[in-house]
Amino acid sequence: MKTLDWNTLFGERARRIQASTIRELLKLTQRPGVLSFAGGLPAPELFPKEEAAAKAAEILREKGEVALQYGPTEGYFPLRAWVAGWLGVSPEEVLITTGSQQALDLLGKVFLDEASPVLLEAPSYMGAIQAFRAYGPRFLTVPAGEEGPDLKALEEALDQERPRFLYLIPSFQNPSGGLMPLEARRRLLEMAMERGLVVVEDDAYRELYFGESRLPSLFELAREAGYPGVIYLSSFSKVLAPGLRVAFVVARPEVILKLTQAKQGVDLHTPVLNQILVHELVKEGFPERLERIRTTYKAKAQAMLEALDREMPKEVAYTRPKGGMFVWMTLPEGLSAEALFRQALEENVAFVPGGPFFANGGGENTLRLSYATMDPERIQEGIRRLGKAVKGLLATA
Ligand SMILES: Cc1ncc(COP(=O)(O)O)c(CN[C@@H](CCCC(=O)O)C(=O)O)c1O
Repeated sequence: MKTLDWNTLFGERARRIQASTIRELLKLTQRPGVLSFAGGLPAPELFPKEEAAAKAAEILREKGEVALQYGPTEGYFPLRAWVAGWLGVSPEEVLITTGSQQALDLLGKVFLDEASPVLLEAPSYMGAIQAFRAYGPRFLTVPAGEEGPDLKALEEALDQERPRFLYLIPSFQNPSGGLMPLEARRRLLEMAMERGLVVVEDDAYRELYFGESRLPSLFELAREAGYPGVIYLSSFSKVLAPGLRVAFVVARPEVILKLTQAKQGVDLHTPVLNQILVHELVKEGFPERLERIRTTYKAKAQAMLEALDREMPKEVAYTRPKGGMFVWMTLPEGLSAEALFRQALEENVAFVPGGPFFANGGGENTLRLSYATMDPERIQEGIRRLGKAVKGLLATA
């Protein structure tokens, strides 16, 4: 009987499909005793467990025929209508997706061909790089920092090439924590409008601001300017529960129609029970819930920054986030975050090395720390352990 070599049997696209570093690291960090800053896993103490248990039972009892049956690809209409009301758009401009991660894949499927140029920041969310990479695009990157993308580098890139779309995370960027100031948002939109470019705005962390209020999204600014080219993504993962896998895309009806057609071929629809449950959980008391979440993450961020200020040697630089879930750390040039990862695991602490956040390589001396999951005490202990590993690495440099 002939033996099968699956690598020769997989299609060409399969060769571009690589593992997610975060997902692979999360397996490693399940080891007992490891304090993990790796995954952007929302604080479990914020999950509405009791309320969800009661609501799910009620939904199954009273709407079981709907909740357990196939549903519309566009999504459970009352939830679409709720999202539309929340964002000030019409339900026809809303598609419910199985996480924003699915929306990223659908955008790649719909907009990208082999070698299509697509522009994103360096660093940027590795889940987007992973989703887009499967479609064989050519990544164009512009440096990104605490105030978002370098607009001069962006303008130069746009003068050279016309990307199928720009993928940006203007508020509390993953992994850099960057927050694009209002002026920069306006300037970026002008560049996109002048050129008729599509902008994909991933606003996963829109509600996780530590200041008085959130900045207007690119989507809102574009709508004010009458520009239809911004496709807006956000999710219930960071403000309710990521395990429910419910998120949404907001865009012009023509775009929603095409994304819906693509979604039909992927999963038919997002689980109906989960959509109804999300709708039941957000239709009352959502603003108060968001306030509690902001207070929780602000305290966690504060705990991490206090510990970093105490434990880290001066050679190490790190951001001071104004929201979101991440601190972005830069080791001295020439030091390897992968080497630090191995040393840190010996101290029973984990994080995500920064390399995979750079679509075209680089960032070997960077790393991402998520403060979302652990309580302040374990955050402080984890940073103490990390500080020990950093000093060990510096001593051997
Ligand atoms: C900018 C941005 N866009 C989309 C997502 C995915 O959100 P969904 O849960 O799919 O709605 C995320 C979630 N990122 C987390 C989650 C990944 C966790 C995991 O792979 O288990 C992280 O970077 O750690 C994100 O940061």
